[in-house]
Amino acid sequence: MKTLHVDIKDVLGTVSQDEINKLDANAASALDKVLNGTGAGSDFLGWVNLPTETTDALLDDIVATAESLRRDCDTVVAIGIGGSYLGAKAVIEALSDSFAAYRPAEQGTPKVLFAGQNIGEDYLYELQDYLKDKRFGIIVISKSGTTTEPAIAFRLLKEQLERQLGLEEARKRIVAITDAQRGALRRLATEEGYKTFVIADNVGGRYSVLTPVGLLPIAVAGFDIRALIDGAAEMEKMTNSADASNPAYLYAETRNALYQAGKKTEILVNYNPKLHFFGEWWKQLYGESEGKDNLGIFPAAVDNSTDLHSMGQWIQEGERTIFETVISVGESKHEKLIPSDEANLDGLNYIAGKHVDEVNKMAELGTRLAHVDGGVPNILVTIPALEEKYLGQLIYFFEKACGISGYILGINPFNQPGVEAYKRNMFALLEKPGYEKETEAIKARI
Ligand SMILES: O=P(O)(O)OC[C@H]1O[C@H](O)[C@H](O)[C@@H](O)[C@@H]1O
Repeated sequence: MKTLHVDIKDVLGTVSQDEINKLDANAASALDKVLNGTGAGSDFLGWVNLPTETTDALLDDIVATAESLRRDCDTVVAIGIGGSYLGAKAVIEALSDSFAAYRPAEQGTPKVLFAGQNIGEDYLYELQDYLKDKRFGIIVISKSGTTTEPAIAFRLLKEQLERQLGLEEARKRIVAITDAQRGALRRLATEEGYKTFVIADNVGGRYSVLTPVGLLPIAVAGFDIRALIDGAAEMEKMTNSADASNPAYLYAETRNALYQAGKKTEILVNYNPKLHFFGEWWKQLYGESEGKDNLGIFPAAVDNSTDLHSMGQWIQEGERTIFETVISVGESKHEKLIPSDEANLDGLNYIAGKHVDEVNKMAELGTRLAHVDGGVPNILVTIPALEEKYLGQLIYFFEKACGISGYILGINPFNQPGVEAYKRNMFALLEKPGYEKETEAIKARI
């Protein structure tokens, strides 16, 4: 069966199999905590059985809602930040034509744009200017329903849509995805009568891509969410045993052995530009899950071979505190052969007739070998192709491994207390009602 595969042989020059196996008991107990809810943060394990428990009725509802947005809109803006943004962005980028943004809109396939993931005044001005003459719709996503960045973007775009379409029509083109009961967005959606989907209490934002949070924008972009869920469900079943046949267990255990051996930074490496945002999604998943109690591998990402010409020097010869996890994609979607040229002035005839991807694969292999020789251990994660099913596998694989890895590390992988610090200061500086004391204190500091 074609499926995701993990290979750790290129770490064994840094940590031995015995050293990895020393973590077996710890890793088995970590997996048990994920599967049986016996660890810290166990009220956030709703994602564990999510793929196999996703009902046809929910998928039908998401597909029908997507179809209605696809019919009525030439542009759909997905508003959200963090876990309410990165999963959809990652999957849509991975599956889309690289130049889709520059092609004229096709009837029935709206452009999916994103907002609320920054507070850029120019970004929002330019987005609104672009939307002036568009038939647009909005998917507004916030688990808490109170996050400032998406709330600002939604206030602006909601007002614009109502101005362009009238109140009644605008309401039909807005879908809200939020908590079942709590939060300002839920109140607003109820008041306005928007179509809504619920983010379950027990699924944290960074684990929510396989809920309506990710699935609705992905379906609006025209991709097969059932295949995505099917792939994730396959991986759910493949990641339950406490041994190296479980790829999530193997990856989690190996990266912790590397961390203990002084490898404090993990670089997620791709050789396909469509995976750039997958790296961004992965960085939130691992960064928010593990970076606490003064512990945690720092998650970084590079896009190769592009970054071999910028970051390659550091990776090859800089401080030896890094390891890499390479995502290798088996097959390209399209064929492109390198032409032969009679004059051969560029000296490229030695690769004439080869697929571009064959050259890319040699860049990948050559780099892996060079980095291993340079003291950078490599974990290799292979997927057969950039298709919905394998992306579903990859997403679930990293989620499961993240839960296991966090428990091996000894932290709660499902909270993110540190994210509140900047919010408190921002609210104090903006003099938000209720923050009077903090405002006074922060003003005395600046
Ligand atoms: O979905 P929301 O509640 O708006 O949250 C969006 C994001 O921002 C928060 O501050 C958290 O750090 C993230 O884990 C979350 O994904």
